[in-house]
Amino acid sequence: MFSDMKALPETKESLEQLKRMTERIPGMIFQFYRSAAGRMWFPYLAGSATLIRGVERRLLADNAHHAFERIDAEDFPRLMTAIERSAKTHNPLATQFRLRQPDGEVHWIAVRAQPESLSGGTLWHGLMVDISEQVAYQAHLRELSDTDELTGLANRRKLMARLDEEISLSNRHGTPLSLMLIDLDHFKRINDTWGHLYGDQVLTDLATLCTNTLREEDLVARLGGEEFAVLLPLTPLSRCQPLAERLRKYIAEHDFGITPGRVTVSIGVAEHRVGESREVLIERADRGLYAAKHAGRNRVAGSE
Ligand SMILES: Nc1nc2c(ncn2[C@@H]2O[C@H](COP(=O)(O)OP(=O)(O)OP(=O)(O)O)[C@@H](O)[C@H]2O)c(=O)[nH]1
Repeated sequence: MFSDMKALPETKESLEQLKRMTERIPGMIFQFYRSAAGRMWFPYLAGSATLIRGVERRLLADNAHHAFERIDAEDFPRLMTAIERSAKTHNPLATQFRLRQPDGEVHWIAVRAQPESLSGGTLWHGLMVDISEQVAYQAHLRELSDTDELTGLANRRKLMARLDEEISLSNRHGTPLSLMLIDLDHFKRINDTWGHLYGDQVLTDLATLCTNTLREEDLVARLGGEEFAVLLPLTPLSRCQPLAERLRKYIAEHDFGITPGRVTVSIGVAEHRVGESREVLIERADRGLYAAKHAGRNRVAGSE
């Protein structure tokens, strides 16, 4: 088979073959030109027609705008900056962006191109590939690594990352931010009396109760074992405390399938203080939790 694959001389046939081949590759090869005055177009564009569906290549040969207007508004400035930088530094253009197709579907496109400085502007020689599947797979992996397997809630890792983001917003804008630490009371006793599988069911039900009681913007996470946390953006302690109280009551009255009143939680609450670190905020909520346990459990407590 390989013996048939001799390099062909550049005849009309070999050019035809090259054209047929480029039309079948799962991506596009292109030349992209930007004049010193900022006009942009594609002097050459070949490859899978599905990548830029519904845009006539003839039009792109005159003005790249016909493709650019399909690029996601968030990604467009980043692409323009990458083009600018590549032209200036002569380093390859390497970026990715979302492209809207005529049916509304959004595809992720990766672009790699080598710039060549010409007297009137810059000419890039490159390729574009649809990377939507890889991007979706990466998002799936990220979600798995951020999720608690038993309850489907966010895990400790995800909570810490969100805490950092929210603390930084709270520091910048002075907006309120509260944290609840929730711990099941005498969970060991529940496990010992009803079995570990039943204990698992209680943890899952508790996760559902928390999620149903709180707002969508609140992040409910399982920190591990029988400890949960809720992060409440834009919420001062004066609102967090009654919410925690409502949640505590809701759980104590919920029928977990054993005598009502057997499953209770203690909750520690704290509001972030501007400039305070993540660790100190958690420590204060934890002190509240300890105080709630110490005062007899099935209650909410804050700490200074
Ligand atoms: N079923 C189940 N049990 C767990 C899981 N993770 C931790 N536990 C159990 O949770 C119990 C925690 O016990 P302790 O730390 O003594 O706390 P507690 O019994 O809840 O007592 P207080 O917190 O003081 O009210 C232990 O029995 C652990 O085995 C889990 O994923 N599933």
